[in-house]
Amino acid sequence: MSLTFCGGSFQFKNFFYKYKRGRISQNISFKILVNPCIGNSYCRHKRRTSNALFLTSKAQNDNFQSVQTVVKGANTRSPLQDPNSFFRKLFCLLTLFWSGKEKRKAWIWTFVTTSLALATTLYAVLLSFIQRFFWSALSVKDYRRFRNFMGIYLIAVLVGPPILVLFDWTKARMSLAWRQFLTNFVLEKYLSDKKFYRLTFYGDIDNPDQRVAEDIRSFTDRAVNLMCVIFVAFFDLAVFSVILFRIYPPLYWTLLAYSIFGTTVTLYFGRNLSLLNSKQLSKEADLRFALVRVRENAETIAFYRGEKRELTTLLKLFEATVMNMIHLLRYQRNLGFFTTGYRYLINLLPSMVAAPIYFQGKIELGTISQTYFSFNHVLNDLSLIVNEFFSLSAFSAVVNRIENFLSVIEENKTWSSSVSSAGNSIKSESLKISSRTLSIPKLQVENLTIRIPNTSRILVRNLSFQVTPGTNYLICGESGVGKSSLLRTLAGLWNDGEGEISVPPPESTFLVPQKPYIVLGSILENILYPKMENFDTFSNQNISRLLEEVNLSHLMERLGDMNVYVDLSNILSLGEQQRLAFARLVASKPKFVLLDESTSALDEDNERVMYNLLKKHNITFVSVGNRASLLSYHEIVLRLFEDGSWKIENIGKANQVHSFPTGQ
Ligand SMILES: Nc1ncnc2c1ncn2[C@@H]1O[C@H](COP(=O)(O)OP(=O)(O)OP(=O)(O)O)[C@@H](O)[C@H]1O
Repeated sequence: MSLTFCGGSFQFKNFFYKYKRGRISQNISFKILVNPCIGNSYCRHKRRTSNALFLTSKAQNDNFQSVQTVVKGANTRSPLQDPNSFFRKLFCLLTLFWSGKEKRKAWIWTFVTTSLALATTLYAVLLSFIQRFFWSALSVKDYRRFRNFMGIYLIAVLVGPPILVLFDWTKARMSLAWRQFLTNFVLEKYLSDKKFYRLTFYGDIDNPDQRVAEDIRSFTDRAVNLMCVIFVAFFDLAVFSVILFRIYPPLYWTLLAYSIFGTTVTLYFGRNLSLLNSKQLSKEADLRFALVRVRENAETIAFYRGEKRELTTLLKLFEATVMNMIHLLRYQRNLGFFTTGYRYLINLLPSMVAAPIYFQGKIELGTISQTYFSFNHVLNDLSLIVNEFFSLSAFSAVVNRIENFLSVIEENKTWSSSVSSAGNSIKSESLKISSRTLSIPKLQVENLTIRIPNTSRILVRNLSFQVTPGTNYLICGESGVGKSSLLRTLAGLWNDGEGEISVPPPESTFLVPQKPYIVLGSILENILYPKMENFDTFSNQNISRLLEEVNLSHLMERLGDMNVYVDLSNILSLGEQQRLAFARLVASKPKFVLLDESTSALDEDNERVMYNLLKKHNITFVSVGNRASLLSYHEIVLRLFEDGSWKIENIGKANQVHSFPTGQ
């Protein structure tokens, strides 16, 4: 019996982390699908296709009894042992396209492509008959018949290429349409509910970028090709089997035995190829990622003279890629010895079997030619697995990677589900920090405890405070104590822990990190990010005034046009980037702001300008930082300590206090 667990608890997930697949007793093995997204289309497929289902929101301790079970059916195999496991994953991916919102397009392309595939097979059948009669006319020296068939042969040869070219074009277009659909689908999921952040934060999955950009392309290309190959193979097999069987039945039986032997041997010796292909994809992606990091951090690396260290890392990653490739090539070579020999023997087999009846005069030379033709077709169809094995193993690797990616982005649905709409409170059972959206710019924290994910370390214990409009908080404490984590929690980006947070409406809240995100685009796009639709409402004067307010008016003189595309992350200093982030903040007109060491790269004068700007626009802020100069702009200091305790100190009006309160 195979079991699938559905549930969102992180404890539950951690408990089973080591046992994603395993065995409970001789007849019961299990697979964990920590999946709280009941009702979701992708998961519905997964549940429909599992043999049994455990529905749970929370599993207590190590006790299996606490899990409610809904057993859908009994099967004596676990998904890992079940050879259908791959097909189930494939089925889930295929049905996304054929039953998704673009199903009409999908079916039209499928119809056109398979029709053309059929046309190419019919063309091959036609050609086999023309060849047969052509060669027979030659062998009996019948010139008139020869000339007639020569003409027909010529017409057939002229008609064929357009069909074949159209077939190739349709395959490519169908693959592109499918890729378009799947990429949109995956990207929408990936960029919803902050899943992309979560995947990066927890490192749940390797190289999501490669999965979106490369694996989907490879999947759709291979899927369309295989679909056509399999479709044509079935049709081909039926037609040419009849032809071959009618010519000489023993030839057909020999062929059948030969192909069964070839397929069995290939499957046995090639069983590890899919795993090696999958490993190759991740290793290539790791190397590419490391190269991108070198480019992104070029300045720092050059400053530290870290070339040697980077070279060692890159070569190590490349070495891993090469080693796996050597392994893969060795495997392919050994399998190739068999598959190539297997294919070459095909040239001899029909002659060996059919020659005796030809010499007995029972068949013509043209029939022998058609025997070759039909034999090759039938054998190719029956040897589909042998011929396409390398392609199939690469295909199974990408199916696994995409399916795995989709499972992970689907399973994280609760990431932001704890943040409810105005006035309502939702308490997620897996992630206990519940969040409530208020209609006023006020922030309230009650009994908040924050934990480091997957560990028992508590960063903050039972924290309660409230930030009302005009009361600005400064969070301070030693490095690593949890200041940024607290800010992330307030921003809804960190869910591990418990307690209750009431936050202002999202549209009136803003977060400024220490290293601002610089968009690929113009200054204007950077200032208006992420609300690109605000382009019209901001006049050039508004933007110029904003840049002046953050001491960046020189940028306009330097770049000339605020709409010109520039790589600002390379041009601007970190301090300038931080000031640009303040311009973005003011442009979005929030009422409440979270600042994570957002002025760390600024001199005190610029820092004062930024904080005064916030006050001028009546923005309430909670800052993180340890600089004494920050005290002047805040009314209350929240100090965090290593053991999870905390202290709130009212330091009164601005400029009254110039040193941090100490001790507990
Ligand atoms: N994604 C993560 N996974 C595991 N641990 C994490 C993660 N992010 C942060 N931590 C840990 O949580 C602790 C608090 O980190 P945090 O960034 O909140 O500290 P901080 O007080 O802001 O430090 P600093 O002043 O140096 O920026 C650190 O020990 C850090 O290693």
